[in-house]
Amino acid sequence: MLTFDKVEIVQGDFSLSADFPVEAGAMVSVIGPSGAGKSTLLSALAGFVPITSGRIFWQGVDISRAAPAGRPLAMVFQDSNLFPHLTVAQNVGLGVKPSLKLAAQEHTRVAEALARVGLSGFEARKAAALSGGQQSRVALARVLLRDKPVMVLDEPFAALGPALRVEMLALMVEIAEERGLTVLMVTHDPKDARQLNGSTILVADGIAHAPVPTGPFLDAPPDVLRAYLGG
Ligand SMILES: Nc1ncnc2c1ncn2[C@@H]1O[C@H](COP(=O)(O)OP(=O)(O)OP(=O)(O)O)[C@@H](O)[C@H]1O
Repeated sequence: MLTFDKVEIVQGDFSLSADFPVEAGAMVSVIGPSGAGKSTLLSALAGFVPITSGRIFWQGVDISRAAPAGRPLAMVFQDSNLFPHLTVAQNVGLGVKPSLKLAAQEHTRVAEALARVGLSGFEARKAAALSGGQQSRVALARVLLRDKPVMVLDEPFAALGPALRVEMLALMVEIAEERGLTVLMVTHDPKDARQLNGSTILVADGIAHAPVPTGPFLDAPPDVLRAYLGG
């Protein structure tokens, strides 16, 4: 269980509150108007933005003050965040050891993660020479290597075309289910949220609301979201 316990985040004159649990293994979309605080919520969870009050628990342990690297989550960013001049294996290996001095067994783990995302044989390719879809696969392989129970995605695969995005989301969900990961994913697209087929946190008017089942929520979205979704 991931618990936001009376969390308040204040950044200048912006503030956001969150007070709800997320079941372990849940597939959660985070949706809401631009500037509402979706990224801020996930950044606070990841430890990049301090919380002003309240606490965040994972499996009963208070992680509110833990350093980002010590938190139980791995992130996938919009642009995959790869180092273009490093190889695929090096980009993934960074998830194991920032020094990249990997032991034989760690090289094996890198190869296994690449195989899982369909990139066997791409180890020596420079990240700069990958297609957008391949870059997304590397980002997922890196998450696999980090071996954390929570996967946080901030508008993942946004740079990809619709068909490829559906494919990458499907792969992400498959991997999350295999590993029993808890997923929190910011998205602007209700189709992404429906594909995740779990629950949705609405972030609007300074509040991150408790997750509710995504299908019924999007079938009858609240006014604040209807305007944003375009009708
Ligand atoms: N470092 C900061 N200092 C002060 N205010 C900030 C800072 N970073 C973000 N904000 C403000 O916090 C609010 C929430 O921003 P956030 O990026 O979390 O929104 P979002 O819902 O993810 O938006 P979008 O959908 O446009 O990406 C915005 O009003 C933004 O201007």
